[in-house]
Amino acid sequence: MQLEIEKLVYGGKGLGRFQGRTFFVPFTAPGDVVEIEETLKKSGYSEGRIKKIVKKGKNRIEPRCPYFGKCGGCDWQHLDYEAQVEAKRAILEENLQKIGRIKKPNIDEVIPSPNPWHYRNRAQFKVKNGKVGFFAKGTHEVVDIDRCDILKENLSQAIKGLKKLASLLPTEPNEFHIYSSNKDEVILKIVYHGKFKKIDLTLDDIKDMLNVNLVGFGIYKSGESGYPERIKFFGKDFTYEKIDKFKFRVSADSFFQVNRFQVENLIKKVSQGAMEYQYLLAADLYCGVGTLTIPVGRYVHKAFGIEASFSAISDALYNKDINGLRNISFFCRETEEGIEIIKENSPDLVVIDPPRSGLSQRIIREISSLPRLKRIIYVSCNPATLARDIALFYQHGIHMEKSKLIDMFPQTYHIETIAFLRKVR
Ligand SMILES: C[S@@+](CC[C@H](N)C(=O)[O-])C[C@H]1O[C@@H](n2cnc3c(N)ncnc32)[C@H](O)[C@@H]1O
Repeated sequence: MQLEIEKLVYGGKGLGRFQGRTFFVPFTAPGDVVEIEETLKKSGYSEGRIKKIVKKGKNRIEPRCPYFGKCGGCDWQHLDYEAQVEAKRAILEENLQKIGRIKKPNIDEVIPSPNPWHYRNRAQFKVKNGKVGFFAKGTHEVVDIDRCDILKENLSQAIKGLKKLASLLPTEPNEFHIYSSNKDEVILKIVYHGKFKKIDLTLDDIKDMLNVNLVGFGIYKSGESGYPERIKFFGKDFTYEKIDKFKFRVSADSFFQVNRFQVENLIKKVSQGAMEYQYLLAADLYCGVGTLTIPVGRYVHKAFGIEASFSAISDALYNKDINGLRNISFFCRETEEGIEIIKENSPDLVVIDPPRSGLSQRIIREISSLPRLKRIIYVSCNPATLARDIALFYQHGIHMEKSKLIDMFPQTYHIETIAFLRKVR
C-alpha cells in the first residue's frame, strides 16, 4: 500500500493514512510518499515498514552515518536539522494542546543545538559476542559500530579500542559506559550483569588501548536498583565541567546533562526565570550535581536542592563551595520523602527537572499548596508527561505562561522543554 507522510510524532515515526486507517512508519519524513508493508495491526492504528520511497519529502536528506536505520541510537538522520527542530516544536505544541489542554500554548523560543553532531558527552554501549554498539530498535541485538557521529569525537574514536578491550577481558562485559569531560578527560565503567573473572589490566593498559585521556575506570555489576553498582574503581572517579562562570565536579556515578553545547543555554534560560523577580527561597527538585541550583542560587536570597543520588549530592555540596556560594544547601532524599523539607521551608520558586516519568499526583498537589509559591520552572525531557503534569497544575490554579524548547538531542526524537508556570490563584 502507498501513503503520504503527514507529520512526525513523538517516538520518531511518521504518520500517514491509508483508506482512513492511521499508519506509523519509522524513518519517514513529512511529504514522503512511501510504499509500505504492515508490520503491526492494533485496534486503532497500524505500524509499517518502508518498502520503497516513491517520492521524497522536501526535507529528506542522505543520512550521514552508515549504521543509520539499523542502529537504535538515532531516529531522524534522514531529516535536515531545521526540519528536526520544527518537528519537535510541532510535537511539543500538540502535546501541550491535547494533553496539557492549553488552546494556544506559548512556545516563545526554540533553541537548536549549536552543533547537531558530536554533542554527546557520554554513551552506554552494549557488548555481545565481540560486538560493541547500541541495540537495534526494539530488540536486544547489538549493532556493531566503529564510530558514532553524535558522540564527542574522542569517545567515537575510542570504540575500536573498546572492542579490543572486550576481547581481552577474561569475561566479556555486558556494557561499557563512557564519559568525557569538555577537557577530554575520560572515565569508563565496565558493567557486568552476571558473574565475571578478576581483571588484571591496569589504567595505563586500558588508556593505551582506547587512545584517550582515560583518568579512571571502574568495574560495576548491574544491581537491583537498576543502576550499576560499583565493585572497584581505579584512578580518578570524577572530572570537572566548566560552564560559563560555573565549575561542576561530576562523579562517575552522578547524572550530568548529555549535550555539551546546550548545558550553558539551559542554565542561562533557567537563571533568567529566577531573575525575573526577587525570590526569597528557591527549591530545586531532582537537582543532580547542582547544575541548576547553583546558577539559580546567584539570583535568589537562598536556595536548596533535593536529589536521590548520594554521589550527585556529594558533588553538589562540593560544587556550591567551589563556586563560592554560601546561601545554598542540599539534601539527599527521594522527592517523595523530601517534600516534607520543602513544606517546612516554604519556597516561593520551585525548579523541577524530573526523569522521563515526570511528577506524581501527590508531588503536584503538595507543590501547588505551598503557601508562598509564585513560580515553577519545570525542565522536562518528555513532552507527554510534562503536558500531563501541566494539566494537573492548572487544576490547582497554576498556569503555564511560556515554554522554551531547547534541543538537547539532535538526530533523535527526544524533546527537552523548559516550562514557566505561575500561580494565579
Ligand atoms: C534529569 S536529571 C536532572 C539533574 C539536574 N537538574 C541537572 O540539570 O543536571 C534527574 C535527576 O533526578 C534524580 N532522581 C531520579 N529519581 C529521583 C527521585 N525519586 N527523587 C529525587 N531525585 C531523583 C536523578 O538521580 C537525576 O540526578
